[in-house]
Amino acid sequence: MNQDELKAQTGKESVKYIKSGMIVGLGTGSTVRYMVDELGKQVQAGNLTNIIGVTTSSRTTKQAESLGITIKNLDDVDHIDLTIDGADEISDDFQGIKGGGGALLWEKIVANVSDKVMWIVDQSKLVHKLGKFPLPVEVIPFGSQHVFNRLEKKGYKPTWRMDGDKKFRSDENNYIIDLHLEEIDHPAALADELIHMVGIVETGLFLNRVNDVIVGTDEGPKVLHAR
Ligand SMILES: O=C(CO)[C@H](O)[C@H](O)COP(=O)(O)O
Repeated sequence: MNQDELKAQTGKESVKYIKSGMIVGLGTGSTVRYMVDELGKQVQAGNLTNIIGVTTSSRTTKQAESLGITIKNLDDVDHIDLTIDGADEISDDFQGIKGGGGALLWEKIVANVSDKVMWIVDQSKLVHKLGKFPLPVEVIPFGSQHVFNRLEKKGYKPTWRMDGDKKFRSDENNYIIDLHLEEIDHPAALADELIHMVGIVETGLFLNRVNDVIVGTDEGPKVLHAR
């Protein structure tokens, strides 16, 4: 199976964990697109009722609403039962890098208020150590060149996330800087260092946040329990 078929497999499989009446966090990305498509089908067929979705990006909101899934703002729900999201890398100890799609800030806020978090990935996302995938950090535009320079001085090999010939803007209108680290030896220490740099709003290090992972493999979907 190619990567896209594996993404479709895991996206579809994850909808089996959604039950009628649930408030569901809907992630962002190409794997999540398959999950939202399947959820829309189940809602339209009447197999899943009273589903409320809380989205992690304007892109996912648009897709979900077009499929007839009821969407509420995060602040209009008191909890989220289950969030299903993609990931860019997952290490042996279930730490993750997210934000390849630029939605890391809303994704982390939604994950934080979720009773359960499930990541859906194809097998290529499982790694021994984090860092091959560039680590995104979201920065406020004001003074962001100084944040960039500081990251460069630290040897973190930053690049601006681009959208054509302009800097990419997140749903909060912020910029994203990608750090090309290759290997992250101490994710928690790095996350702590970055989040304390003024101007950085959030990082793509998602540490101790996932409960279950569904991995798309050639032998079918595999479920891994993180905690
Ligand atoms: O974090 C994300 C978006 O900000 C995505 O979940 C992550 O980039 C995985 O995307 P895809 O399923 O397209 O590989």
